[in-house]
Amino acid sequence: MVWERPVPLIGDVSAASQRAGDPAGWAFPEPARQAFYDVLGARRDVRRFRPDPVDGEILTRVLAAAHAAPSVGHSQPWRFVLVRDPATRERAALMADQQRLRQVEQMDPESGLRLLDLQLEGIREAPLGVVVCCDRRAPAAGVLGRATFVDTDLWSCACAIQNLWLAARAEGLGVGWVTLFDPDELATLLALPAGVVTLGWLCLGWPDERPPRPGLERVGWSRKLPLSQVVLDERWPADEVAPAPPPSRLRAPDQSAVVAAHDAADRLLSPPGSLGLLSQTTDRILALGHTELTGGVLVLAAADHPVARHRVSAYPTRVTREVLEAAVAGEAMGVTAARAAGLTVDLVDAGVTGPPVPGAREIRCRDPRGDLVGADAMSRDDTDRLVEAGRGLGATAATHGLVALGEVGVANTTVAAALTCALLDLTPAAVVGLGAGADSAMVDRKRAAVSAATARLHATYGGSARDPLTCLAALGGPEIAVLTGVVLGAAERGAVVVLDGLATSVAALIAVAVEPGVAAHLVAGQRSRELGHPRVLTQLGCEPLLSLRVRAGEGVGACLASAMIRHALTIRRHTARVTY
Ligand SMILES: O=C(O)c1ccc[n+]([C@@H]2O[C@H](COP(=O)([O-])O)[C@@H](O)[C@H]2O)c1
Ligand SMILES: Cc1cc2nc[nH]c2cc1C
Repeated sequence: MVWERPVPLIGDVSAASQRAGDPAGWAFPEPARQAFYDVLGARRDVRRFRPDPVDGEILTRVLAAAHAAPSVGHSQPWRFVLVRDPATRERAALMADQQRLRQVEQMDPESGLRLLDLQLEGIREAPLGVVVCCDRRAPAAGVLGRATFVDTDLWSCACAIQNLWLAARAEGLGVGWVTLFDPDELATLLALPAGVVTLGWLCLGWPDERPPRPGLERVGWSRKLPLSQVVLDERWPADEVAPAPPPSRLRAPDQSAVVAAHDAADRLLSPPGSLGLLSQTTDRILALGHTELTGGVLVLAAADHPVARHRVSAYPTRVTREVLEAAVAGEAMGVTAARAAGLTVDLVDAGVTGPPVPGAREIRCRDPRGDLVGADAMSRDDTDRLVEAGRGLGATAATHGLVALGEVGVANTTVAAALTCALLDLTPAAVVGLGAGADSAMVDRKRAAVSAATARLHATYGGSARDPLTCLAALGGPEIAVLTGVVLGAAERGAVVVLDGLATSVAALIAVAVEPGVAAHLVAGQRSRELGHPRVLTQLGCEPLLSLRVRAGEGVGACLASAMIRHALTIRRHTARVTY
């Protein structure tokens, strides 16, 4: 069958083939482009104004241009107070004069004289004052994009000012932006409520000067920097800052592959992105070069932990051995989940109490191990060896295409919590969870152990406590060290790495700290029930595919998610394509 591409009645009507065939096809015709650059180049800060009124229609066009500005999370936080009343303008001008004199007092004499020379009569002269306000009363966390950069609402208002300024210039109007105010004083003048701030006063009117060059440049205040001085290549120049961390040895996914994956998704007989997070995940996997993932492997690493002696787990350490033995017998939950998902398993004894578990790969520490609270979990030598051994495992596992991670280790939620606190600078209360079934008293003991362990880390290592491998040796467990290596090795070979619960995600967190390029290879299989897990996933930039309150460990969540990922790739391969 040949399917016609359904063209949406709303939104973007362009087709992927159109965009691929003519990437620059969104451009305006040449005269419009030139006109735009002409306006940009001729915009000036105008200080002298004619008293003539500005026609209402022109003013509306200019204000509409301001209102067309981009805003964070589409919040449109700007408000424009139009001040025409000469008495208000006079009071504002007086406030600016007072500020000017105060600033002159702070300056060296020459700069002070230049400031006094500057023409600041615009507030009185221009027929209109536009006071641009920002309504900051919406909580930052509720605005998309503002939770992280809380001032983006102010930047949005600055964008509105720029739009207004350019539109005014195109209309032949002059704009002067005056910020010589005490912001609170200006806010009081205009009766702004608490939480609404101003970005200053725009004088707007027909200009009584037509400056060909920026005014401050003309009077020798400063000069325009050459473009080459403000455009930097890749990073800040090395001679100005401490040496940057080495660039990632991993290649980022090829940009054209990322675009091709999106384009291919657009060709499906389904609205773009209709599978939500699964669409995004398959796009990322396709960009890594995997069109199908027929095979895959669950790497399941097990170890016990001396911190268990602080009574931080509801279960005795021998359970770790029992689960690994059950895994060898093909009956542990993680192994059955792997089988159901079509994955093979690679079992690792990274330090189970007692002799090596027959049938599991032995990758163990040689030096004595500590309980985190009184001594390092592992020596640095052992840590490096386990990570390297894991790296080799990961590289081999990568040949299967998909690498799912699993772990078993009584007390390892305490270990993983300690690492999370140290790596993300979080408090134990924000991270320590119930593990395999703690009660309140046990949660208190876990918090105390994590608190003591992180305090010891800082006391022992000072500034290098931030180093991920130092943290891993001091607070980590051997199965986490092996899995850190697995993530590195698998990602270096281009595999998709599917995470399970807290401990596997912490291993990925350390791998990313060692090698940032790893991040592109990670898929969060699930959000586990463990308290600190979402924080780790957020730091990894990974949205979990499943949220089922799973806390089985052993890679169960990763296997469930792996099956779903493979379904999604199958759906993607077999769904009808549309023609253009
Ligand atoms: O995957 C998780 O986030 C997760 C959450 C709670 C418990 N676990 C499993 O339970 C064990 C650790 O729990 P605990 O209470 O002994 O620290 C370990 O074997 C994990 O596989 C795993
Ligand atoms: C029984 C049991 C099985 C597990 N599998 C992973 N962690 C586990 C913890 C317990 C207690």
